[in-house]
Amino acid sequence: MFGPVPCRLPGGIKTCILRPVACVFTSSSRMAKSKFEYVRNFETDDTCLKNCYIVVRLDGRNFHKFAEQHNFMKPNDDRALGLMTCSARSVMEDLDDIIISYGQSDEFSFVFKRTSNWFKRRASKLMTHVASQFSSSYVFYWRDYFRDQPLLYPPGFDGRVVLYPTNRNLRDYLSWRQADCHVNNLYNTVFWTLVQKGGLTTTQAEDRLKGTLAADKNEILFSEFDINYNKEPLVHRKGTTLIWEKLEETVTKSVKLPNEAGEEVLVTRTRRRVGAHHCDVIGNQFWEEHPNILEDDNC
Ligand SMILES: Nc1nc2c(ncn2[C@@H]2O[C@H](COP(=O)(O)OP(=O)(O)OP(=O)(O)O)[C@@H](O)[C@H]2O)c(=O)[nH]1
Ligand SMILES: [Mg+2]
Ligand SMILES: [Mg+2]
Repeated sequence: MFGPVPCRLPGGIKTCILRPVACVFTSSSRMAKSKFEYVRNFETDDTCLKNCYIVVRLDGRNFHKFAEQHNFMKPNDDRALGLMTCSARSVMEDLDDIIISYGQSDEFSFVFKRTSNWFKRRASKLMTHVASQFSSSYVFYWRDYFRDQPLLYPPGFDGRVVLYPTNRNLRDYLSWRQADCHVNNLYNTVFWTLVQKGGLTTTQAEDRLKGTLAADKNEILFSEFDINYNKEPLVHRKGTTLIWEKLEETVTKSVKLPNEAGEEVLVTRTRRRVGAHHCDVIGNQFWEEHPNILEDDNC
């Protein structure tokens, strides 16, 4: 910015030269800024407690209706589950410090490592980044999974942040979500088998299942429909666990030293990629096979 500055030349001739006057505006805008800046103090501090695992759980908004309107298969739609996993993979690949995530139905939980300092551990930043990356991926990759089914309206996902201070707490959290997956999937499998194969109405199927235990549901499936629940697809019974895996990759590289002919050499490099598992995470086996996911409780 320049402003006219009058000055007198020899011989009494008046003229103007241009001098920078930006400083005038800067100081007034600085005053204005300081006058308004107090509003910043209205922001609440939502820094997550140190040393805790930070879990962000997303859940589809009103997916009961969304599934109906987009003709999801009952009880499980593999296109929908695939799209959820693809969106979660995009979250893990694009955001830092997520060590494991677990999903089933219309939900996904993302676990940030306990030493993470991403976005200074601010809960709202972490949650909104996860939710927006997930939602936009869900829409972006929709066509890859639902080829003939148009997306009729933009889906939404709610999010929450929960902190877990110990490895036991975190494992119990993941176990809780997987137990939820099992309970719902067993119920839904029997319910829709009674309707689709047994010819019951939804009300009749609901009445039939009232007060039944897991063993009763398994028995209905086995004795009436010849279905062994334990042989149903693992992705439906156990949900999806995403973790980072190391991949050894051998590639050919041309190397050329000065004044020498080029040479082809084999180079082995380690790449990280997100691997999907449909296994039990409640018992010890998974954690013994992947000892690097959890950090030491005593650090
Ligand atoms: N048919 C079908 N429905 C599914 C599938 N996955 C999720 N859903 C639907 O999504 C719902 C998810 O349940 P909730 O998250 O508890 O309920 P919601 O309707 O999303 O409601 P809010 O989460 O409270 O907004 C299920 O009850 C199903 O109706 C699927 O693979 N097939
Ligand atoms: Mg939901
Ligand atoms: Mg849900």
